[in-house]
Amino acid sequence: MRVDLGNALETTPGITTETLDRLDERVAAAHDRIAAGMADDEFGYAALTLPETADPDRIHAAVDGFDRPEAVLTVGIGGSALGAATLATALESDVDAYVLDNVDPDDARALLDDLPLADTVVNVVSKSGTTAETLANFLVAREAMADAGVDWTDRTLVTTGESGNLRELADRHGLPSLPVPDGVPGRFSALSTVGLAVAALQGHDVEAVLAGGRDGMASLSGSLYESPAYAYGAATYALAERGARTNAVMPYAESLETFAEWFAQLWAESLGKDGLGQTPARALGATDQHSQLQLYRAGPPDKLVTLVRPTERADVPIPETDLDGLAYLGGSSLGGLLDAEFEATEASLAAADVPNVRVEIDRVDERSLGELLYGMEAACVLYGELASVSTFTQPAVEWGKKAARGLLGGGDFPEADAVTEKRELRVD
Ligand SMILES: O=P(O)(O)OC[C@H]1O[C@H](O)[C@H](O)[C@@H](O)[C@@H]1O
Repeated sequence: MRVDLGNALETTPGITTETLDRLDERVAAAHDRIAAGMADDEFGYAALTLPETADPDRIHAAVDGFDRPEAVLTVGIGGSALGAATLATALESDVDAYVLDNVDPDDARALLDDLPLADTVVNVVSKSGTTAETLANFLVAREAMADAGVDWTDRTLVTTGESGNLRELADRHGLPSLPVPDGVPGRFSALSTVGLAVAALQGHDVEAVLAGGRDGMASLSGSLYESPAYAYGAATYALAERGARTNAVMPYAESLETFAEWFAQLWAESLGKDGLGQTPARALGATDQHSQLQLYRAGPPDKLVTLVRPTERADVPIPETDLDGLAYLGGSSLGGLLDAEFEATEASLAAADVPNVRVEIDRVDERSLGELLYGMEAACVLYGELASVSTFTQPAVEWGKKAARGLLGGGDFPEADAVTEKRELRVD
């Protein structure tokens, strides 16, 4: 992963090389803190050791009992779905991957009706084993399998913590299961059993993903000038401090569209605390050049745009044409056009003084993805240290979870009372 901060210098809001030089001393101290947390396997920091601690053999052993399926359906939400989904969207496989995260009845029904259930592995993932959406969706999926005459115990893989509903279910039915590693918050679990089981089921090279993570790990150092991940974390923090409240993440590759979704959870849930944080916006190049870019370039100067691209990709030539106005396209390629759009957008933002950061990976493959995911997690942890927020907790999310559970009669949660206290100003 390579990071270029040049277009974040002298912009509005903006940073200078002096800003970064001053910040580098704090990066050194933050790195010491992070390294100590990693060495002690402290909650959260333990996620940054996953490239070394994750056990690919265990993942293979859990999935190898399933003959190569036609499809894999992940039933999970947030950190228990987005890592796997990011890899599945990015990497091609003849095993189709689907995610059932939301509890939208139409969507769940349509998905389950379409799936070849007899040839699908249902991969149910919940660290806590209590998330209502996941458990409800799993019960619905299990019934759909039974209705289709499929023995669900033959087709279900469970990934969960040491105890709880799903652990009990796996033990009771002797289901293949994987542990969620200790000390790893869901949104930091992409490089663990949570994110990698689907990749293994799809036939991807799980070891290469972890090797990419190790490349990212090896590049962490006490200076932002030596570590692309820390360069990104430090610059985004400094820009946020100066007013870049939104970080629009814009990959120039369809295959990285879900990466932006994964990034949004990582950034929002980890850094949105104590009145601080940076709102992640999801965009896609070149498509959103024709929509959102207007706002990013000419709207309120409270944004940063992160442009992400692979430097190598398979290409499609653009055929020659005898239309004079289109002659410039002929002989070029879709990839060439996409790269030109990337650089044009970067320049257009810079010309309007809008800070933007370029993040490049070599290509969309297992190793580069492992490095990208690791790099963004390390960037996020560094940002959290610099901002002094509690990066690995999510009390605001938990609040809503409790309120919903109370409403459904799943326990006595005072948070549910707030629902009856809702203010109204109706216009019918
Ligand atoms: O894995 P689970 O325990 O089911 O949790 C799934 C998700 O639930 C919550 O909303 C948390 O805030 C997320 O960080 C987590 O990824």
